[in-house]
Amino acid sequence: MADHLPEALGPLLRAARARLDAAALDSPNLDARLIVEHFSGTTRTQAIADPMRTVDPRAIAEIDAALKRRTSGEPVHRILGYREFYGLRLSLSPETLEPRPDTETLVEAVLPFAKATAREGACRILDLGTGTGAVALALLSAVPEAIATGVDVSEGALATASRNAERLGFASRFKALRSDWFAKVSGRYHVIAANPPYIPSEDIENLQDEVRDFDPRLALDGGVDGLGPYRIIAAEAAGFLEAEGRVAVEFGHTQRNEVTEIFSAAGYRLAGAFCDLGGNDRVLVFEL
Ligand SMILES: C[S@@+](CC[C@H](N)C(=O)[O-])C[C@H]1O[C@@H](n2cnc3c(N)ncnc32)[C@H](O)[C@@H]1O
Repeated sequence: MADHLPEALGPLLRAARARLDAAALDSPNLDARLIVEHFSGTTRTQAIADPMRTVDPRAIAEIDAALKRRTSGEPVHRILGYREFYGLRLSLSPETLEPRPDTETLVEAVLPFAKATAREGACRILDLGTGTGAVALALLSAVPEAIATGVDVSEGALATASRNAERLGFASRFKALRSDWFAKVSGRYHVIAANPPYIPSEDIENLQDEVRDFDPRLALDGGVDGLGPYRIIAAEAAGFLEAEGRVAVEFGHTQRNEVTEIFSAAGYRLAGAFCDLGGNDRVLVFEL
C-alpha cells in the first residue's frame, strides 16, 4: 500500500524525498522538490519559512501520482511537462527531445558572432532540428534584433516550438518550418545551428532507460554511424549561408574528428571548438 503523504509542506517534501530515495533514483532531493513545488504551487522559500503550511488535498493527490510516475522511471521533466533551458521555461511534448544543459554550449558558441552580426544590421538564424525550439529561442532571448527559423521534420515538435515561442513572447521573430533538413528551406542565414540526432542506430537500445524510453527516436537516431545528418548539413549548408556566416553543430563527445573531417571535406574551415560543462568535446563552429 502506498504511504499516505502528509499535508504540511515540510513533512510532505521529506516524505516525497524518502519515496524517491527508496526507489534508488539519482537525484531524489531535487526531483522531490521540483515535483512538490510544481504541483503545490509553492516555492523553496515557503518550504523553509513556513514548513507547516497546508497543501491542498488535490495537489497532494497530484504529487502522489507524479511520485509514482517518477519511481516507475519516467524522467522528472516529462512529468512536469517542461524543462528550463538557457533561463527559458520550455514546454515538452512526446515528439520533442528534452533540451539538455550541454546544448547551452551550442548557444554560447554562436552568441558572440550572432550579436556582432546583429549590430551590423541583421541576424537571421536557422535552427535545424529545432525540437522544443530550444536553440533558436535561447538565441532570440539573447539577441533582440535577431530572427529565427526553426526547422523540424516532426509536426508535433514544431507545434510545441511554436507554442513555446508564443508563450515566451518571440512569436513575431520565430518561424516554424516543416522540412527534411534543407528540403523546404529558402533564403540565406548568418547562423546555421544544429543539434541533430547523432546516436548510431545500433546503440539506441543501450541508452539509459530514461533517454531510450522517453526521448523520441527521431531525435536520437543518427543512422548507421550516427553521422548521417552531419553529411547532409555539410553538403547543403553553403547554399543557405550568408557570406562570412557560421555553421555550428553539436555532436556526441567521441565524434569530433569525424565531424571535422566531414565539414573539411565539404570545404569548411574550423572557426571554433567548444567543450560542455563536463569538459567533453561538444560543439564545432565552421566557416567557408
Ligand atoms: C537531438 S534533437 C534536438 C532538438 C533541439 N534542437 C534541442 O537541442 O533540444 C534533433 C531534432 O532533429 C529533428 N529531426 C530529425 N530528423 C530530421 C530531419 N530529417 N529533418 C529535420 N529535422 C529532423 C528531430 O525531430 C529532433 O527534434
